[in-house]
Amino acid sequence: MPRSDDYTGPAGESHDPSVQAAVLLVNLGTPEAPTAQAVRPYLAEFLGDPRVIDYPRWLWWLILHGVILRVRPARSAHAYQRIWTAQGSPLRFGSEALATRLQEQLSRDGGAPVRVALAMRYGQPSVKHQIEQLQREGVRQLLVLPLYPQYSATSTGSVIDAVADAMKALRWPPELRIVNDYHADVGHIEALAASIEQWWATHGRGDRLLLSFHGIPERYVREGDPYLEQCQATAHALRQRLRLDDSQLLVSFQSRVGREPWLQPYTDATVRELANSGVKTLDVACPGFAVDCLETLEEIAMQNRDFFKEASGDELRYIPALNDSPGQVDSLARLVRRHMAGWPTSVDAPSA
Ligand SMILES: C=CC1=C(C)c2cc3[nH]c(cc4nc(cc5[nH]c(cc1n2)c(C)c5CCC(=O)O)C(CCC(=O)O)=C4C)c(C)c3C=C
Ligand SMILES: [Fe+2]
Ligand SMILES: [Fe+2]
Repeated sequence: MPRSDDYTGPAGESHDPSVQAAVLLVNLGTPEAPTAQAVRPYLAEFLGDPRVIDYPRWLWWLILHGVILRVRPARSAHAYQRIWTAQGSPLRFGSEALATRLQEQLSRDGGAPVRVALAMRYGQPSVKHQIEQLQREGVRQLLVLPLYPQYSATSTGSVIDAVADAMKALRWPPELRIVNDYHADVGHIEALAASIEQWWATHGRGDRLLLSFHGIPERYVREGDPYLEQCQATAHALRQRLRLDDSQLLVSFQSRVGREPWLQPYTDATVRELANSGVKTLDVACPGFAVDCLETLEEIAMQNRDFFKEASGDELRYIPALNDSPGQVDSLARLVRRHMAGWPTSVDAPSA
């Protein structure tokens, strides 16, 4: 039986040793099972990351292990049970499907050969495991593509830390490039806009379109994190492309944890306010998530749908993430090719 931490690329095919370039997709990670027992180590690793929560280590360790990890795993496991499928966690199988499709696209686009692998920042397969595996397979040029369109130190920054740690352990590290963000990439904006338009063509347009991004503490933005600016830039580009104004396309931030103020307006409060102000049909998209996961399928499509109805809205309709759609695969393949431009390959090497 293949284990999830054995996953290096699509379908476990044997790798061509002449392929020297690889792209490593990195997503957040997800528990191995929707149980408190499996969620606990996942949350311990995630919430123990100083990029995610930057409180003094000893103080945070006491709070995390003394309080949070006693309570939250059971609550989170319950949420995961609502979205778990026969294929497992949506974040995992959605990311694997995207990696498979991206490999297929890069193998037929006429460019230099490139291998696609997938890692998870927390849990398995780890960034370190996958970089070591690619190294064993002879990869000498590595492009890391965190599956976060907007840069935040809490997400992309943390992937960069994990890559740096993995590189430190190698005697002969590969050449390295890391995509910082693709929040305003033309192909990405076009893929998002086309998916929203296609969704409207099937379901009709709601009264408003809400873009809900994952939140982070406000303080991180004050201290220099460009995340808010990049979320706003994505929203601005979508407004222009969809020909909407800022009363028709709104932005909010979800998934707040802890007591500090996070980026506002909060999604749950916004959804309730819109229902109270007479909005009957609300469309919600989450352009910060490359693939569907707990935060979209449970928090938006279930929890916030209930909040909207309780506040006398008729219907909150969640527009799915791009996942492994041709639009996302095509835009990421083009992004990969641009970031890999100029790298020597066995194909470019002089024959003499
Ligand atoms: C407590 C601090 C957190 C910060 C800061 C944070 C930033 C952040 N997260 C994502 C993407 C995802 N987060 C997901 C789940 C999740 N996030 C936090 C906390 C913070 N995130 C927790 C505790 C959890 C786990 C679930 C829970 O207990 O509520 C997920 C989904 C994972 C899945 O398995 O489906 C994603 C994806 C981004 C992009 C981000 C910063 C911009
Ligand atoms: Fe998160
Ligand atoms: Fe959440």
